[in-house]
Amino acid sequence: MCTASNYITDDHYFGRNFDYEISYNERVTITPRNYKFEFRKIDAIESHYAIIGIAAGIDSYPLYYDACNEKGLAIAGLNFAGNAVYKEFDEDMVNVTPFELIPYLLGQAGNVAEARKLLSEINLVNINFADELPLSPLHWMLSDGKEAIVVEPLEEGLKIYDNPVGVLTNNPPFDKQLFYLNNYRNLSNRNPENTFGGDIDLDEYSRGMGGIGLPGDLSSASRFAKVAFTRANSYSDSDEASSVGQFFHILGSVEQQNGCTFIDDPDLYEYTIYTSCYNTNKAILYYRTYHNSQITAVDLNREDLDSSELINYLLINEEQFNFIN
Ligand SMILES: C[C@H](CCC(=O)NCCS(=O)(=O)O)[C@H]1CC[C@H]2[C@@H]3CC[C@@H]4C[C@H](O)CC[C@]4(C)[C@H]3C[C@H](O)[C@]12C
Repeated sequence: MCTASNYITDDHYFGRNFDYEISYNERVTITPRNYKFEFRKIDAIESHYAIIGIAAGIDSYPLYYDACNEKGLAIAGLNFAGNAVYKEFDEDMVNVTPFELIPYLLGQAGNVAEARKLLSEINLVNINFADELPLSPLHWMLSDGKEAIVVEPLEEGLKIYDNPVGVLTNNPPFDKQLFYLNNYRNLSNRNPENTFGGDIDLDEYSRGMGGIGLPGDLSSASRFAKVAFTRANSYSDSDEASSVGQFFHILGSVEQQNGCTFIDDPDLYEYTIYTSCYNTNKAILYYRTYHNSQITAVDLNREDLDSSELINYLLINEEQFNFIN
């Protein structure tokens, strides 16, 4: 499972928890403007916006899980098992494979509005990156600080939803997730009045009672409600340190601790392998990993963006203890 969220203070922040039981040697990959993007069914794009993101370390092709471009558009791909439908090649459409979608959109769209235009012509074609890899069933959240959308590949084609809550998890489809949120409309960050009835005297014995009923389990629908509530009530100063810190706390509300979600075959547990946070105005990627609580930062604008070679930084995944004596 995974969770994506945005957060707006003075700048626009976007990122995700990457929850899974195995890792494909994730790394930070920077795609400069003149790296030649090859596509399976459409012409290569020779020059495009520069991109920073987290990608699989299995091939030289930038297999992004989440990324942001120099214009401030960000996107994350999350599992959509059992629901994603990829189609046969369609000669009347722009045929993009699922693993090419992030490069295709971020290379050319400066914001969500421009991405919508590209999406209206895309056929997500059922071509896999490699035989030994799954044709990943995915859906995506895009966000630019003005608006956020969710893209779901369904039987009837690509479905684009406005995303008024700024979060995405996995199943069920997004319209259902939004509907389930109605069940939580009584929740509040303030302690509730006693409206129980029958003149029964009920005590306010604790702080935080306005959130009673908010789920705490790690299922996808529960994480959706939990993170939507946390994000909607988030309060921080607007400087960079406060905003980034708060962003990690929002996604921390739905972190998956190793051991709590058993996956059989292989016998492993799903856990939060990394959390990313993009300041999309500045094109800086901050991340933490399960074994490294320190925040590491990579700044797109500190690289030579006119180059044609990919730049990779392996994720640092060991604790950096800060001894003070
Ligand atoms: C598994 C991940 C989603 C995490 C998640 O949501 N876990 C909940 C599971 S559950 O919902 O609880 O069941 C997804 C997210 C992005 C994916 C990569 C995208 C590029 C590339 C596409 C190729 O086609 C196959 C290999 C490839 C490297 C992909 C591998 C894998 O598929 C990745 C990592």
